Amino acid sequence: EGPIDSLKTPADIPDEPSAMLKDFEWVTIDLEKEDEMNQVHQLLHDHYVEDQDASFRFAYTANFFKWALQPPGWKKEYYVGVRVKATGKLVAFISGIPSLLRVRENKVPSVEINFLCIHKKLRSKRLAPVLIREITRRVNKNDVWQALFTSGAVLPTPVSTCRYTHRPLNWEKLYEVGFSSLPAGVSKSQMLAKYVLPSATKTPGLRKMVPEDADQVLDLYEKFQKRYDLVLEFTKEEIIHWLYWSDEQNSLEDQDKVIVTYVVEEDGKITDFFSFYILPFTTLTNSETDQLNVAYLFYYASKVGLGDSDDTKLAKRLNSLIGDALIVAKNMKMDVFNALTSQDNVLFLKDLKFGNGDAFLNFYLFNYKAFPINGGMDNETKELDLVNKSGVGVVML
Ligand SMILES: Cc1c(C(=O)c2nccn2C)oc2cccc(OCCCNCc3cccnc3)c12
Repeated sequence: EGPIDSLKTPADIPDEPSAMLKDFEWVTIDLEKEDEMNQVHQLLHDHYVEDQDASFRFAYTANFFKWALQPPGWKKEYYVGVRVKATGKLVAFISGIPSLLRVRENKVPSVEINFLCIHKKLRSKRLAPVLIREITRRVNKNDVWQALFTSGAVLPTPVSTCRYTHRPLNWEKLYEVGFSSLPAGVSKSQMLAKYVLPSATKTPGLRKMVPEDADQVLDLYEKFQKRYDLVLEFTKEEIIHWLYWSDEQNSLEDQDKVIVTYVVEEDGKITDFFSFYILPFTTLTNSETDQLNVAYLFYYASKVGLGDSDDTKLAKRLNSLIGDALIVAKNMKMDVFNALTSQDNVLFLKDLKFGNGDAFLNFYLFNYKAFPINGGMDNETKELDLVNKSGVGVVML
């Protein structure tokens, strides 16, 4: 396992971007400029589609981008855009954020590549490889040679593949927008009864995370992530950014929030935490509601999972913890709670009534050879794999 390309230095890398299509030009997006942030937001809002039948599109907010794209250590040159020379219109974008990856026992300085988006009218012009080559050039100039990215597309050799799963919180709305269907012989009231949740959480000591918790949360995160083979290592500043973000978020309406983290405090000690991020969908089908509120399971950890305790105790603890996460999300008006088969999720997905989605997320390492890592599903049957579970600890947005 290790780097594939021969070792190079930044001096070996061209100073100039590679050739760009005629009438278009490379730009570096300045996310701190309101109008440039809005142009990125608009491009992805109109041209970034995640689901196959294109009936949903991500409803990005500027707050989501501030959180997702400006973590501690962000670099301006890693926000690459392509504009129309004549009009200045932004027609393509790709971004990278510096990360310290651990692949099994190796620490790999890298970048996470995300939000590759090309205007619909510029598709199939082979622009994606050109964007990837340009951001690679800029990253190599900073003496970083590896990258992590995810995609629904199957490209040469994913290091792992996980399955989408969904836990309905507002089944009525999911049915109305055409995301959930009514199984034959089952009534709507039976579906509502299946997904009903209590309004109060049940874990004693559960409360919202505050920045003062960061030291204990980071310590718990680091110890718990030792369970996995593909992991992001965070500094204290990073864990605060990813799990708490900022005080200003607290003044936002629940469904305008971006990241929600709860901790369990017992006798002054933090024994567990869970988090989820919020990224709504615009519904493109002609339904009355135009927005679907979606929560995505993010990082979690429990003292129960440290040491070599058997999975039975951890499964019980996670069912209780993530069961509370569902309740918190529902009380914040989320309509569906999404999770992958990564981390230790297979220990609770079934009991908490997550249904298997029909999409998969492939994890790729750029310029790094690694043996395959379990994705929490059986590669033949695509069913949950409760024996091997998953070695994927990283949650890519
Ligand atoms: C996307 C997504 C969906 C849906 O498409 C979906 N849920 C309800 C209705 N729909 C159509 O369901 C999931 C389940 C697990 C993980 C997921 O995504 C994992 C993260 C994938 N990247 C999302 C992302 C993040 C940042 C920028 N763009 C996209 C998803």
